[in-house]
Amino acid sequence: MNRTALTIAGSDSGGGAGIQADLKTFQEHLVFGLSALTAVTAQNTEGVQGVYPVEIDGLQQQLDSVGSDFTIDAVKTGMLFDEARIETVVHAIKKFKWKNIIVDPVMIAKGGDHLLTEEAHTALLEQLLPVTDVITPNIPEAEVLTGKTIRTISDRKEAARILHNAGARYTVIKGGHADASDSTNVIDMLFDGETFTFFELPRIDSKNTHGTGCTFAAAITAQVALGQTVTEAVKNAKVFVQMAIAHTTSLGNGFGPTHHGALRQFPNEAAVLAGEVRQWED
Ligand SMILES: Nc1ncnc2c1ncn2[C@@H]1O[C@H](COP(=O)(O)OP(=O)(O)O)[C@@H](O)[C@H]1O
Ligand SMILES: Cc1ncc(COP(=O)(O)O)c(N)n1
Repeated sequence: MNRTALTIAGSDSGGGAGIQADLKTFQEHLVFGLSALTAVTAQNTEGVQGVYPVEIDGLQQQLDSVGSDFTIDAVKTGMLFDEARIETVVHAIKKFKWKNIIVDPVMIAKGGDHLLTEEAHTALLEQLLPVTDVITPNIPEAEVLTGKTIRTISDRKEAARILHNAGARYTVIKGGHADASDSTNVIDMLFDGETFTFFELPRIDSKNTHGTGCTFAAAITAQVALGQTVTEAVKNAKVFVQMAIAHTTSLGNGFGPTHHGALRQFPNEAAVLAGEVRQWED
């Protein structure tokens, strides 16, 4: 295990999202996980009970500690909380010349609690996107970042173009939130500035989807750290998260976490699933 990935994100005491989801996902890929906490959340499957940002000095020191010691093969950002923390992260990315930056623009937890202040949206667009390799918004996040309503695939394409022009080399607009029109399947769309690539698998009817976005982006990060192309990374991450949703065990009383170890536990099923991903370009 000589590849490393750094997650810069919030802690989810409930263990299904945030830093915990990222580190579990890195480990499942045999990538050594490093972390810098932006905030501590008191959270479970029923919601977010409290948010405690880490002091700027504390965040900066964590980034300096890992950056000055480790070669880092890929970096993932999750909950960044506010503009000051975004600035601190962008500063470290530039200072240590980190490559392979995967940005999950976490804004609102599934229960509706804010994990990024509204004032920070501009900083995300103007400061973080120019140093971003892959951004992975869900549909509501892509709508906020682009100011466009997204209903159709052509709306998604337009949003991806806007994010590409704002600096993201690759954009993945995830389809978990797409409405009833394509509800039997979930389509994730990748844009590299020229080609749109679509990845489709059946929608799983489950309420245990807490942390799917974190898990998906962490799997992309681990795959990129291992040297996969972004297209392969997105496809493999979709299989990873599909397995994790398919094998949840309903922990907690609310929206339960996914099973990060599912692909390892059921390798034959995962191999079949990998062959079932419908992938096409446009
Ligand atoms: N019910 C579901 N069935 C299958 N895949 C899902 C489901 N919900 C989400 N996903 C997948 O999980 C990942 C996260 O999707 P999404 O729900 O859109 O983002 P977020 O968790 O950030 O809100 C994507 O790869 C998406 O395809
Ligand atoms: C600390 C933290 N970070 C991110 C999320 C988003 O989770 P999801 O992947 O379900 O959108 C969360 N609920 N908590």
